[in-house]
Amino acid sequence: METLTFRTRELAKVYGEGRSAVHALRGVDLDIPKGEIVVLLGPSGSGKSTLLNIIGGLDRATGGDAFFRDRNLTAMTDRELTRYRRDHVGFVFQFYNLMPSLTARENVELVTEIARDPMDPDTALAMVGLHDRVDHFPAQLSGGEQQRVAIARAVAKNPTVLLCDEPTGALDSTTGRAVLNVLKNVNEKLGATVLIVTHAASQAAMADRVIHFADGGIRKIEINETKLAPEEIEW
Ligand SMILES: Nc1ncnc2c1ncn2[C@@H]1O[C@H](COP(=O)(O)OP(=O)(O)OP(=O)(O)O)[C@@H](O)[C@H]1O
Repeated sequence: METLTFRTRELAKVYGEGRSAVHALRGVDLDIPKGEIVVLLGPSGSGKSTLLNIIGGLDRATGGDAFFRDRNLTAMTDRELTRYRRDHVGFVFQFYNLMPSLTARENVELVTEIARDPMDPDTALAMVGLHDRVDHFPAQLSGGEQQRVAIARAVAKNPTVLLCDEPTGALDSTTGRAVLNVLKNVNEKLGATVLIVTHAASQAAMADRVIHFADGGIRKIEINETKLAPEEIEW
């Protein structure tokens, strides 16, 4: 039975070489079970984004292995990695990366037009509470609303995994909680495995699993027996 979404073994990433080499990941062994919400905490520069980018197929490791289910990402061709990303991965970044000249619906359609098993863009926008803003342009939306469009875009392809890098980094507490609530809904309703990279330690309370990262490696893993709802999180 398939129970792990990601598994890494001795995963390593070195940027550059020689005296300027940066060891961003120093042999990471990590198991991420299917359907969990996982929060990745750690100081700036500890390698969190690097890990997310490798398991999301945006970047390549320089050592070790990273598996998505039983497929080794480190052995894939560029074409296979692109296919993997397109079929399985939704990304949410701190800055929303929306196309300013397109409406909310059109921004979501950019993804649904090329996805294998997409949902209707309006359904995705309704999921994030923006059913009445589908024809608005990014400049007509608040930061939190723009982030929700970005989440709608990421979930509209029905992703297996949702990888979020500082998704609330640019948001105030009320808006940030609303965005976390959307991520929780996506996890519950679509069954997507959700990884959230954050500096905000309090967000660990909503996770099934908390991974503490430091200096390119895992320092500690905590399993939460009880989770807080996003609305209950301190900011
Ligand atoms: N393209 C790159 N070239 C060289 N070094 C890089 C590159 N990308 C990241 N690094 C370095 O790798 C290390 C890990 O970076 P990474 O962005 O993964 O950390 P992080 O934990 O996500 O940090 P932050 O919380 O600040 O985003 C850092 O020392 C960073 O400077």
